[in-house]
Amino acid sequence: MDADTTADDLVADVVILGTGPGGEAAAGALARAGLQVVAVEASLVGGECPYYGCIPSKTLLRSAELLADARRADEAAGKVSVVPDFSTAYARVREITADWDDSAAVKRLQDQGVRLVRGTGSIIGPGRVRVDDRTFRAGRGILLDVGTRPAVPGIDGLSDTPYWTNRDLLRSPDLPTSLLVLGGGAVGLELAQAYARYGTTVTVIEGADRILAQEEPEASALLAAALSEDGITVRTGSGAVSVAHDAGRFTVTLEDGTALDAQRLLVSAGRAPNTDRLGLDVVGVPTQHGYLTTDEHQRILADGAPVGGLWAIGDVTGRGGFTHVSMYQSAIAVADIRGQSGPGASYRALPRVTFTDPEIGAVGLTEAQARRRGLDVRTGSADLAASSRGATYGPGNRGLIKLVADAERRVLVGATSAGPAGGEILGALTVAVQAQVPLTELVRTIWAYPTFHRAIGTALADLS
Ligand SMILES: Cc1cc2nc3c(=O)[nH]c(=O)nc-3n(C[C@H](O)[C@H](O)[C@H](O)COP(=O)(O)OP(=O)(O)OC[C@H]3O[C@@H](n4cnc5c(N)ncnc54)[C@H](O)[C@@H]3O)c2cc1C
Ligand SMILES: NC(=O)c1ccc[n+]([C@@H]2O[C@H](COP(=O)([O-])OP(=O)(O)OC[C@H]3O[C@@H](n4cnc5c(N)ncnc54)[C@H](O)[C@@H]3O)[C@@H](O)[C@H]2O)c1
Repeated sequence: MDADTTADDLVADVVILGTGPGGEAAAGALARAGLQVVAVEASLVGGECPYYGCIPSKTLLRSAELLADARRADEAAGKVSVVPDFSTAYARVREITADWDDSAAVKRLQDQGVRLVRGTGSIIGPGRVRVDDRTFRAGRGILLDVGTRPAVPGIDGLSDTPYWTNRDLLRSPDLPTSLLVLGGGAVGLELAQAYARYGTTVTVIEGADRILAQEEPEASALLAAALSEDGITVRTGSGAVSVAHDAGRFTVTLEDGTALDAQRLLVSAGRAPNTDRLGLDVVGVPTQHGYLTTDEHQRILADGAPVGGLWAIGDVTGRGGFTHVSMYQSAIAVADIRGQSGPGASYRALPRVTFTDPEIGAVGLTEAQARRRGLDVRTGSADLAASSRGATYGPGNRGLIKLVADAERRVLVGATSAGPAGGEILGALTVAVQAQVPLTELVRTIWAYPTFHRAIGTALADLS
């Protein structure tokens, strides 16, 4: 026992705070490797993704997409009568989240030898964690995967209203007649489209001058047109400044003075990292707007140097709020904690997909980001609707491929794949960006006919 350890400390090799997707995977991997692992979870094992994020939202979106396809059938197949039933979609959400019950995930962890501790953990000294009245001593160190919670902007009046976040919406069995969506990022747009297709009157409020503002403007425009066809009103360029709730209705006032009114309000205005009550100051770890800085092996840095015995993964590392980032970093952290050498993290080909219809997939740099880096940028694009597959596909064929190349190195540095299965087509482009496949090789690649991904060939031709 060292000087910092008290007789009451429960000893482990690794203590994991937060079992988001990466934390859960790391706990299992480290335990299977023979380490004593304590995993501390304040809510549900698995984190936001399986219960309030990716999984229920994609389930809801798939139901809504089936409705949209059935409605489009008129144009290409024959009359189809569509009777939307939200309770059918909601039943699928309940099933896939196991009614927000994590028993299966808990059993999975315990079967691998992980000790799960329910509660909110905080760091009380180097290698030491407190959860309620218990203290744990981590011999090798502490892995943080504490994730984020919905950010609630400081808009006048908002905090006094019964607004929804993604968590409330995805647990609601009732479909509102009308919904205001505050924030036109991935959360807001996906949920807006799902509800609109079930019949809710939806208005999206986005303060920036376009929705999905981090992605290519062409992708934002494509999606805005599709959402408009779904009957969604998209208001951009004027943020919300005040919110009121009276007689069961929300009124949101925008910067330009417009007042919007609906039965429900979804706040989807970004995320806040759960690092504020972690005790990071006790071990001298600074945050930047709540996010942690790590090196390429997920070791937490303070003043540019690893703190020692502290790793972080997932949304709190600020490398992109995606489950695949959490999982990717998890494997890297596990290797480092085990003392194994291995490749560090690389974000050259970070993919992201917004699962609206059309799906907006993107990887690497946008054109604007590449230009800001001073690259010699060339772009090429192709219209999916104008492709042979687009012509045969008919209704719902809108989409595009946009490529961003570094003309000096003659490789792709970024790409967008929007359209039907845009996220699936993105796979080929992700490999091209990650492996830095020379443009000469991409140009001589045979793309199957008539596929949507064949439009990559068209966009490559457009590059030159
Ligand atoms: C509506 C929605 C849809 C999404 N869709 C997608 C998608 O399609 N694809 C995708 O890649 N990503 C998606 N995301 C993002 C994705 O959910 C996150 O990136 C993912 O969950 C990874 O998060 P994480 O590992 O940082 O941990 P999280 O999932 O945030 O989990 C962190 C866990 O830590 C726990 N915790 C926090 N503090 C403590 C503490 N002090 N002690 C103990 N436990 C603590 C929390 O209770 C939580 O369970 C979506 C998000 C939302 C909101
Ligand atoms: N398919 C996916 O992979 C997926 C799906 C959902 C969420 N996520 C992740 O979850 C995280 C959160 O997503 P999000 O959509 O909540 O955040 P976001 O940051 O992507 O978008 C929030 C939007 O709200 C706008 N906004 C903020 N305050 C506003 C105001 N007062 N008035 C009007 N607009 C305002 C911002 O301009 C921004 O465009 C992201 O990291 C995202 O990557 C991923």
